[in-house]
Amino acid sequence: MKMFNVHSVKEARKKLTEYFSDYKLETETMDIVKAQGRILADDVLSNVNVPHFRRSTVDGYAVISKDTNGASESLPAFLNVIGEVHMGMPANKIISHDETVYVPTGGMIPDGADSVVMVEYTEKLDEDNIAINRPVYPKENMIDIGDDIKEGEKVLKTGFKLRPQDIGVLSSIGIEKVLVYKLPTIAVISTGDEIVDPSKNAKAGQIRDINTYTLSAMAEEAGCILTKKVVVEDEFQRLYDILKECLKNNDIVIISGGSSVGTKDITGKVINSIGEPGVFVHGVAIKPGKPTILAKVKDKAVFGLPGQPVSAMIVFKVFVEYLIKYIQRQDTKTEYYIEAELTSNIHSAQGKETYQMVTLEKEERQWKASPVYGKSGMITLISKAKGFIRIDADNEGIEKGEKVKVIPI
Ligand SMILES: Nc1nc2c(c(=O)[nH]1)N[C@H]1C(S)=C(S)[C@@H](COP(=O)(O)OP(=O)(O)OC[C@H]3O[C@@H](n4cnc5c(N)ncnc54)[C@H](O)[C@@H]3O)O[C@H]1N2
Ligand code: MOO
Repeated sequence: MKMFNVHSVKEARKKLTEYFSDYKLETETMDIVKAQGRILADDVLSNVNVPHFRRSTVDGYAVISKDTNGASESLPAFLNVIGEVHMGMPANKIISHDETVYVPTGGMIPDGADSVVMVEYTEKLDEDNIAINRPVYPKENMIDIGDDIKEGEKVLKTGFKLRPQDIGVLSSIGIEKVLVYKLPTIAVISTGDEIVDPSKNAKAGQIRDINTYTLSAMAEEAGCILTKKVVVEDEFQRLYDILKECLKNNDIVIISGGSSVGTKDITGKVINSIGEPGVFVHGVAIKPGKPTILAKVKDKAVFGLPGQPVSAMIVFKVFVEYLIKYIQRQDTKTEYYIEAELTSNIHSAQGKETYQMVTLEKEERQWKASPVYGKSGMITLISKAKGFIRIDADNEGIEKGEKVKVIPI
């Protein structure tokens, strides 16, 4: 029996981006103090140089570097001290040949000087004269105008996730507010007559809800606002009503369970009955996670994730997180991983991109990755893991001792 028209992960992601290429997530202007972790909805250009005056990076004497050529303890260069620069004040002296001015760290370097000698390498002879016992090269111990940021430079790009250091870049160029994407809104629905609330006693045949909890947590970790988290019975009208309501005020709706081909697997039918274009992928060559649904209803994204808890989490990572990044113009290509050596052979599912959970342990200087075994219906399979290894669909497996990329989860 042919179940689905299965797509590769690559094809399915391509379709996803095609269907949502024109998705317009709302934006908002935000104080930079609050913008940590938010995604820029516009490029940021600097209209100033940072620094906008030449600054010393040490406490010392601003000099013309040539005047220190060949200076040593036995043969110092003697310079005439013509003044002192104060923090926060312009340097109002101009240095000429054999002259110097004291400058504190961060102070403005006077015109004429091209470098600074650290105070440790000088000796005060009297109020007006110092000896320098080490040469400096041009621009030594200083930051030039625009060395940090140049006027007109694009400092941060659309789609960039703001970290504390980026907030510092914004403050340094006098930007107090930035345009960011509003946090995508997401609703998590889980279907199943057998699912009971964790507070309840699960009778024979029943199980406590896992998926609305794991998927809600993943949605929040991915920078979304969770608007609803609900379990519904495997009943067409109930799912229809809830999905319809969720589509009104969410960018993304997730339905876990009911995506396979059992008699009660109604997710695809419900999605298609609500609106066009409906389901555009049903079945992906991925393990775990084959019975995955990607859909669009009017302009909103609907994902049908497998009911098995591990499968649902993996499919969230591979497709939902991907779309969340994509609609915010975030980088979807860079992936952080830990390089590790595999401690035993692993086999992959023929023709499917396989996600193998692993633990990580450091032995001497080498990370070792060991497979965690279990079924996709067992939540500890992923809870015991530190990460996963992705094995391409055309690869039959990986041998013990091979170097692998472990993607943290
Ligand atoms: N004849 C076939 N049967 C199945 C196939 C197949 O290809 N042919 N695929 C299997 C795979 S793989 C998966 S994954 C599941 C996916 O099934 P559904 O997406 O339709 O999900 P359900 O049947 O509703 O649930 C599967 C499993 O997960 C449990 N579940 C559901 N929701 C929750 C929740 N909120 N918390 C914890 N556990 C949950 C549910 O009780 C089921 O045990 O289909 C296979 N079958
Ligand atoms: O694909 Mo199912 O998701 O193997 O457990």
